Amino acid sequence: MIQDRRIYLASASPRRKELLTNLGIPLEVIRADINEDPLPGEAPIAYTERLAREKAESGWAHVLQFGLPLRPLLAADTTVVLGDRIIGKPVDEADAAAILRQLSGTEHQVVTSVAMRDAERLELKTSVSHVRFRKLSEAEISNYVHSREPMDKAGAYGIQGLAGIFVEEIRGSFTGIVGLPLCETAALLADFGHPVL
Ligand SMILES: Cc1cn([C@H]2C[C@H](O)[C@@H](COP(=O)(O)OP(=O)(O)OP(=O)(O)O)O2)c(=O)[nH]c1=O
Repeated sequence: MIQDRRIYLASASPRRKELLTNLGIPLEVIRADINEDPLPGEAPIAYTERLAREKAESGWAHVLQFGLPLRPLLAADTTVVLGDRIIGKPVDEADAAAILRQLSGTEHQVVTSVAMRDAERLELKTSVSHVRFRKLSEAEISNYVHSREPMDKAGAYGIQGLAGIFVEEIRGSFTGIVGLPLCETAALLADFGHPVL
């Protein structure tokens, strides 16, 4: 019998799917729809961890509801943090430009939490990276916003795309900034019986 090595990825993010697939992990994408509003006064890391956990629980509820095979499930959440403020995805182009003006010439953090769930337990790991942007001109911000790259991304940028030219320095996990920190993810996968190597 051929063993089914697939896991569930409860995420609509094409970046997460690509990063996991690059590790050679076969996967099935399922839905994880949750409300992403922060709670009043919620701290950024607590917020990101709660969302990753809720995405995993929502995905697991979907598996149970539809009687799908019980395989480990992975979900993640990425948040950009400036000072003590949580910066989510831009709501429109004006918001994207305003966020990029705030990130210009300064350092922010990118927090990504990864949650893994099976029938017995849920485990969570969090990666925090520091990203420093050089000063951006108004023309660059406007042209970047018109590229549409910012629109589905926390902090209104994607380091893996055009915004790579804004980044002077990172300390932390490049893959964590893109949305799935591979070091932490591999540790979770091994813990749940799916070692990468
Ligand atoms: C900072 C940054 C974020 N991002 C992306 C990663 C995430 O996909 C997105 C943050 O939004 P998330 O809410 O973490 O994820 P998502 O809505 O894309 O997908 P799902 O909730 O279904 O898993 O921003 C980049 O691609 N590059 C970057 O440099």
